[in-house]
Order: sequence, then C-alpha cells, then structure tokens
Amino acid sequence: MSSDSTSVEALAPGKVNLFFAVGGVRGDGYHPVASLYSAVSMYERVVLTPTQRRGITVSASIVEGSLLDQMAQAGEFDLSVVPLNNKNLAYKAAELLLLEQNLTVLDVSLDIHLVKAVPVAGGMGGGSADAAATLRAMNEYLVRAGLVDAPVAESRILEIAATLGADVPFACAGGLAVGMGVGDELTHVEAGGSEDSALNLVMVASTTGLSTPAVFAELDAGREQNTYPAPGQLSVPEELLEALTSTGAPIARLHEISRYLRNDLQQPALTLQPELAKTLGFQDAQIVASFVSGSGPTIALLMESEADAEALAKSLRRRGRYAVAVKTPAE
Ligand SMILES: C[C@@](CO)(OP(=O)(O)O)[C@H](O)COP(=O)(O)OP(=O)(O)OC[C@H]1O[C@@H](n2ccc(N)nc2=O)[C@H](O)[C@@H]1O
Ligand SMILES: Nc1ncnc2c1ncn2[C@@H]1O[C@H](COP(=O)(O)OP(=O)(O)O)[C@@H](O)[C@H]1O
Repeated sequence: MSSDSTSVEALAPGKVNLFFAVGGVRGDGYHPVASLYSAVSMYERVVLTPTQRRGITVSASIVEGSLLDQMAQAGEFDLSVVPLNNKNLAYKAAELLLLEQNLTVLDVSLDIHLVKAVPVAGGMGGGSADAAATLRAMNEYLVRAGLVDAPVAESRILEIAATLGADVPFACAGGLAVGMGVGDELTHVEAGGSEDSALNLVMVASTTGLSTPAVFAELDAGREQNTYPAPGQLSVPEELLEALTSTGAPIARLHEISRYLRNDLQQPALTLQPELAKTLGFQDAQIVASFVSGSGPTIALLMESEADAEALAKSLRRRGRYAVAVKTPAE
C-alpha cells in the first residue's frame, strides 16, 4: 500500500487454482470446493483519489505490456466491458467498507481508479483482486481522511470480502492457500523456502471470456449425463502440498507437482470453448504441464525455468498470441 497527501493506492494479485475439486451443486446454486489458490505476479492496482463531487466514481485504465494491453492493442479487448458504476466489484467493496464504518458513499468524494492487468472474465480473479485492493485502500483512506478513528480489523475485512465473492478473501490474502467451503474458508500454506521455489508460468489469454456460472452449470449438466466424472473427495492432496513446499531437485519437483494438478472446471471450459484444446496441447520441451486457470479461458503453462517462461511468452507473442510470463505463488 502506498499513499501521498491526496491519494491512496493498493495492489492485489490475480490467481490460478493449482487444484480445484468441485462437489455437487447446493440449494443456493453454489458448489462446495477444495481449491489450492496460488497468487500470480500479475497485479491489479487501485488508486483512490479525492474529487470535487460527493459520492464515488469508477474509472479504469490498463497496465502497459500486460495481457490486457496486448489484447487492447490488437483491438481484441475493449475496456468498456468493465462496468464503471455500482455494478463494479470495486464499487461494491467500497460501499460495504463504508457501511461497516456506519458511512455511505455520500460521506466521501472519491474516484476509484482501476489499473487493470488481469484478463476480464478470464478465470484469474481480476474483479476479485480489484475488490480486495479497494477494501484495503478504503480502509486506509477513511482513517487518513479523519472520517473514522480506527480501521476495520483484518479478520472482519475477510468476512466482508466473502460476501463480495468466493474468490475475494483469497485476493485479500495472496500467497498460497487452501480454500474450502465455496473457496472462502482459507488456510494459508507456506510455500517452498527459497525464492527459486516459485513456479514459472506462461499465461495465455483468450479473446473471448467465459462466464463463471456458465462453466459451473456446464459441469453440473455434464455430470447429470455422466459426461464428466462424479464429484470426488473434496480435499487438496497432501502430496501436492508437500511437493510445493519441498526444495527437492527442481525438475523432479516440478514433475511431482504436475502429477497432482487438477481442475474440475477444465473439461466444461473446453466444451464451451473447444479452441482452447490447441493452447492446452502446445508442444515445447520445457512445458511441464498445461491447465485451464479457474473457470477459464486463460491457460497456464508450467515451465521448467524463468528463462524458458520468458522465451516461450516472447515466441508466442511473435506468433500473434497474448502471453506473459509470471511467477506463482506471489504476495
Ligand atoms: C471459479 C473460481 C475459481 O477460483 O474463480 P474464477 O476462475 O471464475 O475466477 C471461483 O470459484 C469463482 O469465484 P468468484 O468469481 O468470486 O465467484 P462468485 O462471484 O462468488 O460466484 C459467481 C458464480 O459462480 C458460481 N460458483 C462460484 C463459486 C463456487 N464455489 N460455486 C459456484 O457455483 C455460482 O454460480 C456463482 O453465482
Ligand atoms: N473490477 C472489475 N473488473 C473486471 N470485471 C468486473 C469488475 N467488476 C465487475 N466486473 C464484471 O465481472 C465479470 C467477471 O470478472 P472477472 O473478475 O474479470 O472474471 P473472473 O471471474 O473470470 O476472474 C466481468 O465480465 C465484468 O462484467
């Protein structure tokens, strides 16, 4: 978090799910899950700036060089798909934080500026990251502006986050975490000891987004017809956690991790966007594994090293694809 006398700024990362097992649909339409979230070094930035008009406005721009920027430059992404009103998750987050402090949007005069990098409707939790960063920035702003005496406690922030979306508590926490319940009951996992233990991924974006509810609905429909396997045990395998926290021989460790990667939403996402199979099937000697990120359609390629990730991302961009190298877990 950083701030000067006029604005307050906060960052929140996008994510991948290294493991995502989905149970049967509940009465409220949600699914119980066992998720292993891992934050990626692709950050959404939120800047709160005082304005002359009472209330909250939302504005947005794009981080240069990001996946979104690559798509926007090619005319394949238009920022107008992000709602700049009270439907925006960042606006909703600000409203809830104000409510918690017995205030309303009319007690402040603020612009929430979103500096976006994460593909929209991409399965990487970009909107959730904006909500998380807004909760943090607003919590700081209200104290600095003298509108409240004390910030909302971190534990309460996580409860508010859960009412905004299943992924929002993790976006607040970052790092590596198991998410149970609907993904909101978090247990932090300490990642491998050294900086080298972070995984290197190439994230490849798709120009058409996927709606999260539509992908869950496709999973339910396919399970009814036995197209997809019935729900399995809802727990993240210990072997995966051990491999992630180990400092063993780098390549052997990556292959051990890749044995346990799983995403129950991958097949449904492929059914809805069959062209994803091409990206998932990329052949490159340094690709250890490929998987759909969350509800998709962004695809993660697990690489042997940072240099391999940078080289592949560059080569994919040369071939007209939207790709960027990232590290995970990130804070
Ligand atoms: C699938 C995941 C994987 O991390 O994220 P994405 O890959 O889309 O980013 C998450 O479960 C999404 O989290 P988030 O995007 O916060 O979900 P919400 O806004 O709470 O819910 C959107 C919709 O997704 C479905 N949903 C979400 C979570 C869950 N455990 N079961 C569900 O069935 C419901 O249809 C719900 O109405
Ligand atoms: N701050 C935001 N950033 C992006 N999309 C948002 C935001 N607030 C609301 N939305 C809406 O939520 C949808 C999904 O958002 P996003 O978080 O990008 O996808 P995903 O759930 O796949 O990670 C978007 O298509 C958009 O209509």
